[in-house]
Amino acid sequence: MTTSPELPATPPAAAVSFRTVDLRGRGLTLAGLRAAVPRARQHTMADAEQKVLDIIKAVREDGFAALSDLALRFDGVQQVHPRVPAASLARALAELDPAVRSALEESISRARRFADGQRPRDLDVELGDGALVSQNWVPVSRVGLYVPGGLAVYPSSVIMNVVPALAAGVQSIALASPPQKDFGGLPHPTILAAAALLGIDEVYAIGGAQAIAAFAYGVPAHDVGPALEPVDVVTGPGNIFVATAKRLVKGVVGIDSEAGTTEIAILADSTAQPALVAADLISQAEHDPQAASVLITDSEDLAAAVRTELDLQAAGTKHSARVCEALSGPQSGVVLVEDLAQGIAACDAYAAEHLEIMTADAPAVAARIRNAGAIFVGDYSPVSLGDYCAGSNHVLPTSGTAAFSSGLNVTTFLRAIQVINYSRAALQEVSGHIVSLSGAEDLPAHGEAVTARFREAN
Ligand SMILES: NC(=O)c1ccc[n+]([C@@H]2O[C@H](COP(=O)([O-])OP(=O)(O)OC[C@H]3O[C@@H](n4cnc5c(N)ncnc54)[C@H](O)[C@@H]3O)[C@@H](O)[C@H]2O)c1
Ligand SMILES: N[C@H](CO)Cc1c[nH]c[nH+]1
Ligand SMILES: [Zn+2]
Repeated sequence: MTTSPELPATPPAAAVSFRTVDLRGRGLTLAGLRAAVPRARQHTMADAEQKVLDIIKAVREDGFAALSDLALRFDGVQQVHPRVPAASLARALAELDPAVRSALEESISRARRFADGQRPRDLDVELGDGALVSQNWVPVSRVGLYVPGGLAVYPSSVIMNVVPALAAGVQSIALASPPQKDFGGLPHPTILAAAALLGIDEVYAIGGAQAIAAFAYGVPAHDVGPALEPVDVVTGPGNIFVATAKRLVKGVVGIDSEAGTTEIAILADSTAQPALVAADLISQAEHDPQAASVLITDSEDLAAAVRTELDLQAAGTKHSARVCEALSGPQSGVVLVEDLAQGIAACDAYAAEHLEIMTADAPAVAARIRNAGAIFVGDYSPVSLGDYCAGSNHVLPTSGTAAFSSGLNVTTFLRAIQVINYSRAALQEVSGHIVSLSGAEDLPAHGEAVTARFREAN
């Protein structure tokens, strides 16, 4: 049996209506640029938040019973307990298409080499005789990894989540992905096979916001089966419901970033090839009708040629309907800028999940970008390379959060614990300063805790 993802094509759609935002001559400040660049409608996000709050409440109050109701409602699956049996993982790996297995292995090998290189070093600094301060990177104990599986299924996201968690040294790893009606209520077999290939055996058939809630709060044991123990960190990509749930549980658990609905921005000048620009915009629009594809350019000629290509290519692609919907939404369009400098400012204001640079001297332009989840430089580094096989991670911040958060990496699963180890003499050397500062803050007991150590009896 072949177990590569096979989902139905969506029906052909209407033409693309790719909007234009003209920034030329407007002298916009950073706030003005942020308001002007294409974004998803606010009310869509507010609606999702209300739904997700209800889902989190249901999972916390009703545990496995709520998960079973939600699986029926959103995934059309009747479910007793969501834990995937070990035999199903082993069977999926045994039946995996050899070409897909070989591609997964190559992707794992590149991701592993990059993740191993990301591990930060521990640090010891002696600030005086006997005054030792260290920093030790320690993995979190247990993580919950989400792998999407709604409109498409994402075995590649198993790799992107699991490889850095293993490289960080996490001991307990649980993975969840939506139950699939066509596969007996289990996650897609290629997802199970990828998990088995990486040695992950705690896998749940749970999708959407309910999976994030189950990881964050745990699910108590019930007569249908054993407990799902809560985790310390939840990571992974997903649609608007998954990303909203991660934002809402942040603080109860750590998260990687809001790795929500896919975005691509392309900064291009007149040297770019319109057919490649359009192909890349379409490749990411394919994920979701709410996906964002944005072209930022100072060339009206390029913008016009890309529009022609979008109409042509979007009509002929397998998932034409959702591609056209994504390209025609308020979150997508072409941004016309005066010059490269304003283009770079617009890219930083947008803070794309993926930013492609297709300009003359692309590496020099890339070096000037401050805000992006990941940057793809030149004609031979398309986002699809990063999605599957570059070695970099494809779980990346969306909705402008790349201005302050990073893509999934080894440090997502680590804490830097600082260790303080002073001798008696080293403490005595700074005791006067501690007393002075504790007095300045009107917290004298802090100073007394130090002077107590140097009284006669001690
Ligand atoms: N930023 C990143 O790093 C990154 C990486 C890969 C994919 N993605 C994004 O992940 C998403 C994958 O989406 P998907 O839908 O294919 O899979 P998904 O697993 O994210 O979502 C499917 C689940 O959504 C829930 N759901 C569906 N409709 C709902 C509703 N009306 N109300 C509440 N819950 C509902 C269901 O529980 C279902 O199981 C896409 O948006 C894609 O762009 C992002
Ligand atoms: N482009 C997605 C990140 O937004 C990752 C992905 C996985 N498979 C295909 N694409
Ligand atoms: Zn993609």
